[in-house]
Order: sequence, then structure tokens, then C-alpha cells
Amino acid sequence: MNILEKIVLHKRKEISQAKANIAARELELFPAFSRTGNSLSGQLRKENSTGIIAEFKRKSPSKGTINDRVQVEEVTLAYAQAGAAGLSVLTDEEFFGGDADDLKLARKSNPQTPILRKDFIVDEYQILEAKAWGADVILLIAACLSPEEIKHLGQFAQSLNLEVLLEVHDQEELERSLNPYLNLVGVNNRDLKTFQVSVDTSLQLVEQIPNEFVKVSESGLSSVETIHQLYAAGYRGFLIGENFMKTPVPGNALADLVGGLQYVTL
Ligand SMILES: O=C(O)c1ccccc1NCC(=O)[C@H](O)[C@H](O)COP(=O)(O)O
Repeated sequence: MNILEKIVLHKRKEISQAKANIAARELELFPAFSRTGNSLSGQLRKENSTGIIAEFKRKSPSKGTINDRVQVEEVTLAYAQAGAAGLSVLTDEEFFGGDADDLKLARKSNPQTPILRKDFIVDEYQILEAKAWGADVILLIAACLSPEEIKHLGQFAQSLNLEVLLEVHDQEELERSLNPYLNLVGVNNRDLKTFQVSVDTSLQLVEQIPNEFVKVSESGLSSVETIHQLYAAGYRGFLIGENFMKTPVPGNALADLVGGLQYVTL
């Protein structure tokens, strides 16, 4: 079994437990459920956007512990103040050390900033949770879902005014997963089965992503030069976690990167 299969297996057990603890109709009563969302795709389309989606991630299967000495409110607020276009908050506990409170606290500190619930979504219930906890965007990973599931979950999320980021890693996943119920398409430079990272993955797939979707490059990004190269290729979103989180003050690492960015539209 590869790591993705292990994560999804564990996730399905967690979801059964969560449903037994809190019924779906109770999630709909959470105060955040009725808030108007912040648009990540809208932010990334703005001319003056940094395009950076800054991630709060304590640990990962590929890197182990990255940073367990920081507070989510402090880090996400510093990210937003340093110019992040959006935030990504891991809510998976077992493999990434996150939880629902991380998302709720990030929302409380950043009422106006788009926030992605970064998790392994395989069930409508998790989309209700995302809305109830204050997310604006959900992630659908093509490697874990059938095309029918992606369409169904995307439509369900958009019916709750959540945006949908589809994540793919190769051409086959991209071709079978596109549908009208998506707002952003992300190319993960990390192969989630082998952990190999290559930015060439984003560069090779960009032309095949229809322009109606905002294009996001994910994982393994750290240099201004690479971000400029991806921007020139057509990407408008850059999802970065470890490069910031491995430093003592992640917001300062983001500020340093943003200081070097200069986007030129050809
Ligand atoms: O990061 C991992 O090890 C990982 C393993 C299995 C499934 C997903 C995984 N990561 C999720 C992500 O896609 C990244 O957190 C995100 O793109 C940021 O990547 P990075 O900047 O390299 O931290």
C-alpha cells in the first residue's frame, strides 16, 4: 500500500467517527457556515497579487517534523501581512499534525484572507466540515478520486459557495478529472506515491490546463527564479509550505521571498 492509500484508508475511518460525533445538520448550524466566502481565484487573478498560497504544516510524510514550535494564529497572520494571496491549512492530524482548530484559529485571525482546507477529501461530510470551520476553498486530489467523485464533490462544494482546487500530477489525471465544477487546477510537483519532486511537472502540464481555471503550482517551491519561470509559463498561484515552515519565523521567510518577486506579463 502506498502512502496515499494509507492516508485515505485512515481518513475513511476518521470520517465514520466524525459523523457519529457530529451530525451533518449540526455542522450547518456552526456560525462560519453562513459567512460569505473569500475568493482565492479572484485574489490570484488580481494584477498585483503575489500569487503565494502560504501553507501552515507542522509535519509531513516525506519530511517528518518540520516545525512544532509555532502557533497557527501568529504564523497565518504574519503570512497575510507579508502579502500571501491565500492560506492553506492542513487539517489532517495523523499524517500532518493539523486539526479543525488550526483552521478555525486561522480563520479567526484572518477574516478577509481566502483559506484552503488542505486535507484528503473523499466524502461530502468533509466539505460540510470545511464550510463549518471557516474554509473558502477545498482540495480534490485526482489520485484519490474517480472522475465521477470529483464532479459530484466539486458540484456539492460550489453549491455551498466554496471554491474547488483540483490537484493533479500527470496528464492522465488532468484529462480524466476536468469538469465545470472546479475553480482552480493545481499541479503537484511532488509525486505523492514516491515523494519525488520536480518543477518540470508543472512546466510540462501548463499548456493542457484550460485558461478558464486559475493555474496553481504546488510543492517543492523555494526560489524567486522558479516562481518567475512558473509565472511566465502561465501559473498564477504558488503553494508553498515547507520552505517557510522550516524556519523559526515562517512569516519572515515569506516576506523575504515576496521582496524578490517581480512579475512581468509578456
Ligand atoms: O508533503 C508530503 O510529504 C505529502 C505526502 C503525501 C501527501 C501529500 C503531501 N503533501 C501535501 C502537499 O501537497 C504539500 O503540503 C503542499 O503542496 C506544499 O508543499 P511544500 O511547499 O513542498 O511543503
